[in-house]
Amino acid sequence: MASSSAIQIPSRLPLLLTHEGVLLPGSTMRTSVDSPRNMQLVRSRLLKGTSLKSTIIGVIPNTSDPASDGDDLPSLHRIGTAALAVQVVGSNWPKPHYTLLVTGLCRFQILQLLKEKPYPVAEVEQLDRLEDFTRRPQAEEDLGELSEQFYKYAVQLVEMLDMSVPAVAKLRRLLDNLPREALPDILTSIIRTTNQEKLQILDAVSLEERFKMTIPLLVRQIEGLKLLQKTRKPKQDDDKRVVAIRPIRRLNHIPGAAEEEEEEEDHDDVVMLEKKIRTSSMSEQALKVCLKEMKRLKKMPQSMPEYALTRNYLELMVELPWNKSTKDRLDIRAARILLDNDHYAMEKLKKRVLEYLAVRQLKNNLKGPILCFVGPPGVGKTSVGRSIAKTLGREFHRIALGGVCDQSDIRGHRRTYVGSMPGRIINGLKTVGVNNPVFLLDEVDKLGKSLQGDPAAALLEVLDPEQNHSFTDHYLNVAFDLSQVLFIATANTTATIAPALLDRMEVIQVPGYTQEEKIEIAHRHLIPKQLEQHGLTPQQIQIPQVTTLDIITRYTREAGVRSLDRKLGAICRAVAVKVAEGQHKETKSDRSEVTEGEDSRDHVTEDAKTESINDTTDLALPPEMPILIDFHALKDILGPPMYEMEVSERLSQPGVAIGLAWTPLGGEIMFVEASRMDGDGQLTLTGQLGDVMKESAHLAISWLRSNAKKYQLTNASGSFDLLDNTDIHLHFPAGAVTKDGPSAGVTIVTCLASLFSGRLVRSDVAMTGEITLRGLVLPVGGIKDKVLAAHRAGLKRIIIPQRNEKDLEGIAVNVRQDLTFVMAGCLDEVLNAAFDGGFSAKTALEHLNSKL
Ligand SMILES: Nc1ncnc2c1ncn2[C@@H]1O[C@H](COP(=O)(O)OP(=O)(O)OP(=O)(O)O)[C@@H](O)[C@H]1O
Repeated sequence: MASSSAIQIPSRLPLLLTHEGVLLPGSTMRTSVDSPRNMQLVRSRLLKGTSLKSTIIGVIPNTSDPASDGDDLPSLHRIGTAALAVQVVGSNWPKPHYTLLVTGLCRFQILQLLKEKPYPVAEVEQLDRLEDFTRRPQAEEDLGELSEQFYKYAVQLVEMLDMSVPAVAKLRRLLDNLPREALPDILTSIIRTTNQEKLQILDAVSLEERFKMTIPLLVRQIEGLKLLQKTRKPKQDDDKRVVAIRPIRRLNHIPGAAEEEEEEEDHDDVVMLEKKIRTSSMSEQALKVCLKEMKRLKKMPQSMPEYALTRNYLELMVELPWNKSTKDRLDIRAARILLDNDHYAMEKLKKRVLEYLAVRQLKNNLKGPILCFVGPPGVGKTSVGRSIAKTLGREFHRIALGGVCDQSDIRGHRRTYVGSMPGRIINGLKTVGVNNPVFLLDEVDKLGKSLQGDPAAALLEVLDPEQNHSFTDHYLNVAFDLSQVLFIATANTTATIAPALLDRMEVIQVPGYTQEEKIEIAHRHLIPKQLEQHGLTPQQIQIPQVTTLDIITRYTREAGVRSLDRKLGAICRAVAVKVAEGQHKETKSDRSEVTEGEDSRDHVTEDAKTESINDTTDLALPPEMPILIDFHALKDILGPPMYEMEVSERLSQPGVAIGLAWTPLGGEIMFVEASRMDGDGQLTLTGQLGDVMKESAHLAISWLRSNAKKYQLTNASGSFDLLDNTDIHLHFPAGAVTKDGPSAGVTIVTCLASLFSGRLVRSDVAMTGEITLRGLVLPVGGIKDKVLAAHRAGLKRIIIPQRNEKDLEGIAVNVRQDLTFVMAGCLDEVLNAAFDGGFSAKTALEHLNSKL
């Protein structure tokens, strides 16, 4: 062991607060870390990737009640032990935690706490330097005597141990070679002592004091051994060591010393574990591996780092549902009812899901393509997955794949790694406890790639029915049969899903909702759910449909209903406060009724059926009067509207047109702005455009320049060469969002036509379509989502490419009824539909004349 005098610790140490015993310099302790504070410290200071960093940490005994481990830092013990973490083992059982093996280096005292979060860091002073006591000549003699006495007892204790002669000789050698000043700490942590006694030794900064305090502990241990030797009959040779130590500790009767019992308990646990392994229904291969590991475990001393690792492994193997499954309930009629009850609209998706289940029912197995629901956030993809599990009577487990960029997240770490754990699939199986759950692989489009491998490749094995009956997680290292698991995937877009993965799935598009559908979903599902979650009843709150529409149009802008749900939640919270306050007031007024004999409800007028929340008098309402959420209440709770209808305001100048864009979050309307200035024919494009979009802008300008005469378009100096002495700037808000694709072509042409003609584009029109240099309009994708976005924004006329006409069929009739569609085959038709009264040389001249 290094002498503590040779160690130099940093002046700032991260602090690990431990309830599990007291670490003394020179000794090693295993401690379990599960509080958020300590977990954070381990992750950021000790683990970097999968390797252990040799960082010195400060271990402080936490004497506060473990149950009170909250956010606030407990008062810190002033003295601690600087330590090195020798091993970190991660486990998820029974909850996520790390087991640390730490070796104490030297004492330190806390001078000042520098920060508390996410884990405490303190400025410290190193204690335990050799010079601290050798520089005290007057004490040297006493110390020499004390240390001699201490040494004598230590030798006596070692020789009394019932061990073989070479083992005793080895221990003696160790005693002789260790620096004397290290002995009190080391022996205190070996012999039977309570935590309180260890804490006193830790606090004994002076060596003299430490020797003085440890000698009685040694004597006590020696006496205990003597007593034992008198009473004990020798047993078989190989039991010697265990027998020698265990009864001694019991005889000592030291209160609070639980370690020995723990050791015994542990032994019993291992026996139980072996029994469980033998009786479990695991595969033959797994059983063989487990029995081999069990054999190793039994031979390992508990203090060995591998012990915890092997035990965790075996516990997981026993827990896994090798053969446990739920019985399927494949009843299509019930499935239809359940899907309809849980979800409004989504007809296409529900139909496909029912077909899928019907085929499974007829074939009597659930093998088949993996369904992948693709659509904007909040349209109920996850929720349909949950309903499928419910209809089948299966367990449901969601595996979030967003941001996962490490293969081992799917397939686990090899057990040789520090902190190794099984992957998410095996973890999920352990959580649900059956081998045939519905696994929802959420956000497969957001899987990443990194140096740690491609998780999509690992998923391929999981999803392939030919391979997944023998899926091998690196941590388990034996095959597990995943063929009974029903996998469903969700994604916002297919564009970023690895092609090989996409090939294994059947994509079902889930489009965004219309306003009417959202209102229905809100009133049938979201509001009742929110009321229940907030302990409210329909007698206490009333949200009319106009209010829901207001929330949809002015407080949210989304394809799904997640924000709407959140806003409804905010309303329910605000109402819950009012109702609770009202009840409080009522009980108060009830009390005053008794005392004063006056009925406070008399003050409420007879015809006051409902009241707005912003009206303070509503607090006096009887409970049966629902709080009405009207526009004013909405403003009170949610603040001023976030999205006002700004369309006409933004189109009040020439050079602005509305395009329709598709994003993974659904369709969106997009304002394209253009301005011109004196210059030398430069085109500036801003708004983070991709190459294809930039090319569309060049195409649009070229087409307009070549048709300038036809439409009587001139630049500021009256020339038909639009770029002559003129620069053009095109901007696509929002500037921070990357955009690409050819579908903005028609919008750019319209925007520039407006700029050069000086005419305003109709404020109710939005458009989408790719253009060619010859002025043709080519079809584009995402029509349904784009149309819904235009409808949400209150626009009335939509210009789409002629060849996209077929895509309109999938759009709800009520949406189509609200809109006028213009099918454009060429740019002539686009411009004619985008400007009031059409767009031609004649209209251009008329416009000019009207201005003169
Ligand atoms: N058609 C619907 N009927 C009833 N509730 C719905 C419907 N669509 C969505 N919801 C509700 O909206 C909420 C959000 O849905 P969910 O989490 O399933 O969305 P998602 O499409 O999976 O989103 P993400 O892509 O972000 O995971 C849920 O509470 C769900 O019950």
